[in-house]
Amino acid sequence: MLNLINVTKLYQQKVVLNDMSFNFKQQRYCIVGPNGSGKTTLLMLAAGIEKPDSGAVLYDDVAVYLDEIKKDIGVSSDRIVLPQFLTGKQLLEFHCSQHQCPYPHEYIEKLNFNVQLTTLVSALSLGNLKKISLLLAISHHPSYLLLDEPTTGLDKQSRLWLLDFLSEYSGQLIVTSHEECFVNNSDFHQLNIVELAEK
Ligand SMILES: Nc1ncnc2c1ncn2[C@@H]1O[C@H](COP(=O)(O)OP(=O)(O)OP(=O)(O)O)[C@@H](O)[C@H]1O
Repeated sequence: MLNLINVTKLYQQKVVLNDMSFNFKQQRYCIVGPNGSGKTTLLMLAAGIEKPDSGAVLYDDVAVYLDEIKKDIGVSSDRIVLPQFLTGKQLLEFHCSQHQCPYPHEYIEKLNFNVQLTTLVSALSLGNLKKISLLLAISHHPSYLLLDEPTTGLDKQSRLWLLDFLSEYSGQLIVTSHEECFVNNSDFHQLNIVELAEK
């Protein structure tokens, strides 16, 4: 499970997270807070994509930067820029070879992404960019799934499938969202809310 210990993160002298300690002991969390409060930043630190200025990011007492942890994390965020010169299919094939996992035919079908597979990432619509980002996060069935605003931009059918999928997900799930279904905990049992304050 994720554990943040005295984590501080600054961008150009501005403190975004200040000496934050939080042990994510439960299976499911939703991080909420006003725009700019640091939700995406927290997720980037949890994924080991960005480094804190001080403090530690651990999973079951192991630092997030170690390969054994990194390969067991799935992350989706609009802040992560995907290679523009590849198609979704090429990205997924590369991802699956790196993680030694099967090609995610079923998830592609459920997210209705088949016809977009041969489109370059640079030419994908925002909703379809979200889909390829989610496919990359879930394909290898990571123990830790970190999703930044996962439903934003998805069409109705894909959104419903994703919510269903996430409500059954067996690994640790940490999402950021402004969506009622997460925030009000209506569709998710035992979804714990972590609230970040306005900066
Ligand atoms: N690379 C960066 N350089 C400078 N400032 C940054 C950078 N990334 C984030 N910030 C700043 O850090 C603060 C927190 O941003 P973050 O994206 O984590 O907030 P958020 O809670 O996810 O916001 P939102 O709800 O709008 O998505 C904001 O003030 C943002 O402008």
